[in-house]
Amino acid sequence: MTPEGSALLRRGLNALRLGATDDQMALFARLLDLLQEGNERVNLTALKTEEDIVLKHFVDSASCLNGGHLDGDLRVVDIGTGAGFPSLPLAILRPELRITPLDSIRKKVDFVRATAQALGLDTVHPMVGRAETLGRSPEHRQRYDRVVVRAVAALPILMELALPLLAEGGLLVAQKGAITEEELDAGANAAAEVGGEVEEATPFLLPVLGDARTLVVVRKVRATPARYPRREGVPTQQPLFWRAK
Ligand SMILES: C[S@@+](CC[C@H](N)C(=O)[O-])C[C@H]1O[C@@H](n2cnc3c(N)ncnc32)[C@H](O)[C@@H]1O
Repeated sequence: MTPEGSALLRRGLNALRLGATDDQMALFARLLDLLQEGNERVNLTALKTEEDIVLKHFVDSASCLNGGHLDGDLRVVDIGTGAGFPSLPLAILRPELRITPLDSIRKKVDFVRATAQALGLDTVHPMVGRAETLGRSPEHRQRYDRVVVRAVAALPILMELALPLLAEGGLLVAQKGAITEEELDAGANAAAEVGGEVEEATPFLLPVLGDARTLVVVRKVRATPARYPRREGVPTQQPLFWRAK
């Protein structure tokens, strides 16, 4: 990472009131290299420049820590992790989290696994699969303290993918762009249907760039009815209380 990239990362993290040790900064620098190298072999992410990766992947992922919902020794699943976001930055900044980055695309998960190994992040255990499948498997259903998710789907869809995985009392932390009242209302209705309650939807601006973001936090308040999640693809094709794309 160039000195400018490193300064930008520190500036972004400081704006989120997050410090980073020299070791953590070194891990981010190595992650940047691995992501740029990996992107030359397989198409992992549309963001390619140092500045974009630092701000739109690293700082943006770190903003999931706003509000302290991911503090502590927690079992976390990251639905639709792609090239490892927010999982990898969260694992660097919060080594006490036990994180399962999940994605249905094997080549992305292979990259996340190899990268976590190269960075020595042994709290990260990537998995290939769909959230709907995990949500129905006894090994994973209602077993997690937190679900994190960034840039995967509209809120009503996320509720059906995420809530079945949470133990009662657990939280979904969804990092979204700007959201409409309509999406939030539909999300609240879908949450209630699958055992959740929206606790907050906090708008904020991404440090340095100023892009609009919303951190939506949903608590699992009762067991998810056995009929959810519906089979693979249905939550997206026929979203609860929402229109399909
Ligand atoms: C736009 S990418 C976002 C990646 C990453 N979260 C980020 O913020 O850069 C969405 C990812 O979600 C994955 N995905 C979508 N629906 C999924 C599901 N039901 N189960 C698992 N992965 C899913 C896709 O394969 C894709 O890699």
